[in-house]
Amino acid sequence: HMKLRRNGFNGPSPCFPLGNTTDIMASMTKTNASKDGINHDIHSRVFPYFASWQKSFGKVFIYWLGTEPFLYVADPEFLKNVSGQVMAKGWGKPSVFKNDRKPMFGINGLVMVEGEDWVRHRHVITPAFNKANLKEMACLIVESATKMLDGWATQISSGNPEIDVEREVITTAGEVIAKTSFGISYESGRLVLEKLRALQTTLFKTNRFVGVPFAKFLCPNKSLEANKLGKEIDGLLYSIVEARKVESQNITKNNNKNNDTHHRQVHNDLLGLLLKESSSNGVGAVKGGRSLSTRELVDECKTFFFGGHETTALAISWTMLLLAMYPQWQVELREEIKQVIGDKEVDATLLGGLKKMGWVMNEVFRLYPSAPNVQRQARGDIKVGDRTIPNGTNMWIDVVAMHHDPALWGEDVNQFKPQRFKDDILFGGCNHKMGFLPFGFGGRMCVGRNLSMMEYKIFLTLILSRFSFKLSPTYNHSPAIMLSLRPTQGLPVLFQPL
Ligand code: HEM
Repeated sequence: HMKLRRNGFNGPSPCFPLGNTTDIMASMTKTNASKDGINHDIHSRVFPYFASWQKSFGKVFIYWLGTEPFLYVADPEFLKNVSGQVMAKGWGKPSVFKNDRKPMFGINGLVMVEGEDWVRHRHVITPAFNKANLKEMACLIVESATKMLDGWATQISSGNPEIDVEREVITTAGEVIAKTSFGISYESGRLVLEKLRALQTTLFKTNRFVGVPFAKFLCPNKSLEANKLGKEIDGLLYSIVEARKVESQNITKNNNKNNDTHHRQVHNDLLGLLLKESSSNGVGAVKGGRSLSTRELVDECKTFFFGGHETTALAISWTMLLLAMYPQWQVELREEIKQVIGDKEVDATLLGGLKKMGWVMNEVFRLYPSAPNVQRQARGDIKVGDRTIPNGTNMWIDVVAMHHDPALWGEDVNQFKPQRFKDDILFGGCNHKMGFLPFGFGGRMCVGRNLSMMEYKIFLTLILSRFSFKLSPTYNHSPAIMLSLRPTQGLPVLFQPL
């Protein structure tokens, strides 16, 4: 604590052993669902404690989760200076979150792993998202999304035009990740996804005591439930992995038989690459590295099952909210789809031509970033100018704050204006290159971003080609953080076939 103060980092005074956790909880109970219509100025709603500390301490300060110090960062210039000092493999991920989220991500999945292990995992996984694979994934995405929309059409024609878009899209995106990364049917992945969702609710809906010593004794039922769900998920994943091993042996045996009972599968999909790597003669490992152990394999599967669908589904869902509110953008995008895609089948190459859809996507990522923060932990002292961030300090980068900062974007920061990306597709006119971080930064930037952008464009193209839509009067604007940024009361939308 003193070391941080000596280095000029201020912040709210912590109390032992809760740190600032009580302040955080108190400020959360004060924010009720707003009744003043839909406001995109969401920072003070989703992070009321950070908004209020910013007023006293600025855009860089220290706060405490229990006995763990966190360096809060909402200043892109400061972030640039820090990240310039540390290589991707030199960063840690906060140990307190690793423990807390272990049932969900494991500690060996790509999101959490560090150092040389991270280099090795990233190296194995990156080829799963190469161009050829993305092309095959596109077909599977079109298949799943079309099935979802056929269901919507049936429901609408039976006289019920209201659909909870968030629930529907999350389910379908779950199906997509099951097929594209694991080569399995939705049914085989369904239990994993349901249990992950239950786990997310268990971990993030109740009061949280992350970083508080002996916290698991404060909420013993929650810890028990989380561990139980975590074990069940591990068990399901072991059996998926085993089944896939057997399947690939059978395929090799029956190589010459035409077996059309097998579902379509991406060549060298994620699980295939992981399995190759986990076999004793794994190739492609970093020199001197060992192959992936079964434990690592299961953690990696967990990471992808969860990380691979929810964020993308939320980006699509928030877009549906904004397009429902601003129907002129539905018209613009539909026009563009007509010109770029026309009657052709949607495929990966054509999607690049959807420029306006790209602006809309970025503008939604800006206002409602599905990943609302990025985290790091210092694994050594980091010198920034004449200050030192001591080894072990956690960093919490407040993406929502930067995306809503008028100093970076101008006074219209809280308005939905996709055209700000027209002449500056990467940064939308933000006056700092690290002020727009929907996928994180540096070498640890999201490995699935090309898949997610492709999936986004396919879903929207198919939806906009079949329906126009408006917001249901029952919609309650209540964005909140449950690990990701979610519309916590669902997203009911009224559809009309075109
Ligand atoms: C809209 C969709 C998505 C968003 C907003 C998103 C966001 C992020 C963010 C913010 C990070 C952390 C980056 C950092 O620490 O600097 C991340 C990392 C990661 N994401 Fe995504 N993601 C999305 C889709 C996906 C998909 C579809 C997959 C997999 C199929 C995926 C897998 C991962 C993995 C494995 C990491 C860890 C990368 C590493 O540390 O090397 N994400 N993502």
